[in-house]
Amino acid sequence: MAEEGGPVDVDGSIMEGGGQILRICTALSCLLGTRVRVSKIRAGRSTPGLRPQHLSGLETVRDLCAGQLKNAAIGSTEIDFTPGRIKGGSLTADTKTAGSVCLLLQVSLPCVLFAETPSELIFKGGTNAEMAPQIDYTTMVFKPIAEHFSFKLDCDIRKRGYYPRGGGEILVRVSPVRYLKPINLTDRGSVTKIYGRAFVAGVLPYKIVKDMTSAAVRCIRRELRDLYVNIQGVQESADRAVGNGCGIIIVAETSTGCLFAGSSLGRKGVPSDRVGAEAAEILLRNLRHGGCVDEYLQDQMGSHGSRPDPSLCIHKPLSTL
Ligand SMILES: Nc1ncnc2c1ncn2[C@@H]1O[C@H](COP(=O)(O)OP(=O)(O)OP(=O)(O)O)[C@@H](O)[C@H]1O
Repeated sequence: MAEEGGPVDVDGSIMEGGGQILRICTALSCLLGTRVRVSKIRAGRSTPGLRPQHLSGLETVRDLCAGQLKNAAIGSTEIDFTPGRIKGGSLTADTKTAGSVCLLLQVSLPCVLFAETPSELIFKGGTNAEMAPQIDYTTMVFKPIAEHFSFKLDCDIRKRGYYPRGGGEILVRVSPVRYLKPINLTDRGSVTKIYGRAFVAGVLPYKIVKDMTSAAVRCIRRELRDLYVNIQGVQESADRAVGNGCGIIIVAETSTGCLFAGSSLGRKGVPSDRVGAEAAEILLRNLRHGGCVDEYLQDQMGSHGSRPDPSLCIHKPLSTL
């Protein structure tokens, strides 16, 4: 609650106690022109306080609206943000780590949509990072669904970057809108297409792509027998990727245009077929619960601050999807 003339106080430890509540309330603060003070930032995480990606996101929003940000440094558990008018324009933000560029986009997008001028944002960091949407999730799932709200999200992947070096870069162009058109996303329909992308970059062998893909396809076939699974295999070219990385994303599209995804990244000590199967299992889990968005899009659309509780999901046999 805000005292007369004081900031709105937000307890950052509620629900998951992660970065999402910070991003959502900073973006809302900017949109509403309301000063906000967030305490107990990321209290639910093993390394509480701001990480590079969160700090860079806050600074981006501050710069987009010429606002004032107090106390923001790596490790800060409390910040105070006073927004100004959202001007938009050109801006570069760099996590200087593998911190996700997609999370920089997540906090800035609501602001630039209501800026005074079109925006051109360059985000640097990890494009395919853990605990965040892979950039391919952003372009293949988030973008098409978000654009139903009647705006265009132009996202150019200039360079890919992975843990631990980062070094990836995306260019995002957004023109402001006067309002967002409401959408109706209540009829899930049936799954009509399954497609995806499996990649390796750097010194990693292309065999990893084949292993991730065949394990993912095997896993999907066990539940969805009649659909062709079209996963594109990619060896990232050296001039378009920094460092070594591998991963996979699999998207399911339904007859009513709903999109769901499962994705996973290669890690040391985890066999490639395990990575492929993980992505497939996440996708299948999200198809089973009967909703119109997956667990990630649910919070990225801002409808909810955390992942859905699986016990609340309606379980349907996949044959009826
Ligand atoms: N596999 C995934 N696919 C798509 N989106 C994802 C995936 N994993 C995480 N996300 C998204 O990344 C965001 C992560 O939010 P979260 O609150 O975990 O914050 P965070 O900034 O990463 O900080 P923290 O370290 O506190 O978790 C959420 O929007 C979530 O939907």
